[in-house]
Amino acid sequence: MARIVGRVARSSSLFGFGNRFYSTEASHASSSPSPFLNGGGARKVAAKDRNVQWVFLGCPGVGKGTYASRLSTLLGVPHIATGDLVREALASSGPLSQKLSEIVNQGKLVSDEIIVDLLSKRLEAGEAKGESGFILDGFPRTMRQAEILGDVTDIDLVVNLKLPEEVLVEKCLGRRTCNQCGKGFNVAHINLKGENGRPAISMDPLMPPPNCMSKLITRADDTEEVVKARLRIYSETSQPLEDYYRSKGKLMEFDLPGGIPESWPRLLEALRLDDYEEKQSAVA
Ligand SMILES: Nc1ncnc2c1ncn2[C@@H]1O[C@H](COP(=O)(O)OP(=O)(O)O)[C@@H](O)[C@H]1O
Repeated sequence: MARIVGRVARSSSLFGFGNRFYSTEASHASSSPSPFLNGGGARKVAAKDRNVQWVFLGCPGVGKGTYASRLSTLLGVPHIATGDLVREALASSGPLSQKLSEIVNQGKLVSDEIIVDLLSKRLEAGEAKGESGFILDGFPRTMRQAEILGDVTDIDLVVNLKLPEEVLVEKCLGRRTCNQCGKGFNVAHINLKGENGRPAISMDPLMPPPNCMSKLITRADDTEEVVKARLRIYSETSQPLEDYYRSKGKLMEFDLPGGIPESWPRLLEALRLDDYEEKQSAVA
């Protein structure tokens, strides 16, 4: 762990993702050629020459977006959420948007081809802007996606965030986004009693400021029925992914102890990033 985190975030370095998913340069032989890879693997850049390449796993509603976004700001790497890429594609007009809306509104997963295409384009656009490293949120969701990712780049660390299921449904139903500033909030009051060895969990709502209050929107797929479908699909697909990254020694399990005020410092400690800002300013 310390070794992984010790390599954290250099302010400028080579872009770590090499030739993207659609590389035509066969610079390493892939053991499981992907139909998306267009005939080969990609150059893998040594971890010491690039920023962190982390993945956040966790059920819908666990807070992957919140913690991945905070860490991306801290480490200076892009936070790339495939759910956001899907929602952007949904908001655009055209045949893809129609195809996606049916799938997403039922809580189902988008095909590996579509999701890899969206992610690939996002990474290419980032590379063109000089981005380095990434924190992926919501990808990979299937073993096929994990294999494709593993073919093209090295993942340094996979953080698996966990919360009891009762809390996840309430958190999804409480999610709100301001349609003007784009910030996310949560109006749910969580108060789960501790029982059978499980600690109590309480989370205060993350209320929007008054000027966002009248502009709040709820995601179309955050209805109780669709949330439950998403949780079911997640639990069916996540086990092999967790096992895969565990077997590679990359999985860090993290039980969230509560809301952001309790969880954020503990997560930084677990990642050995608690004194990161001080160290950065000492080096600068
Ligand atoms: N890696 C992925 N593979 C397939 N579908 C995805 C992937 N990432 C996002 N999606 C689609 O976008 C929807 C929203 O994703 P996301 O915002 O990550 O939601 P959540 O984690 O709350 O379910 C998912 O329900 C799914 O339809």
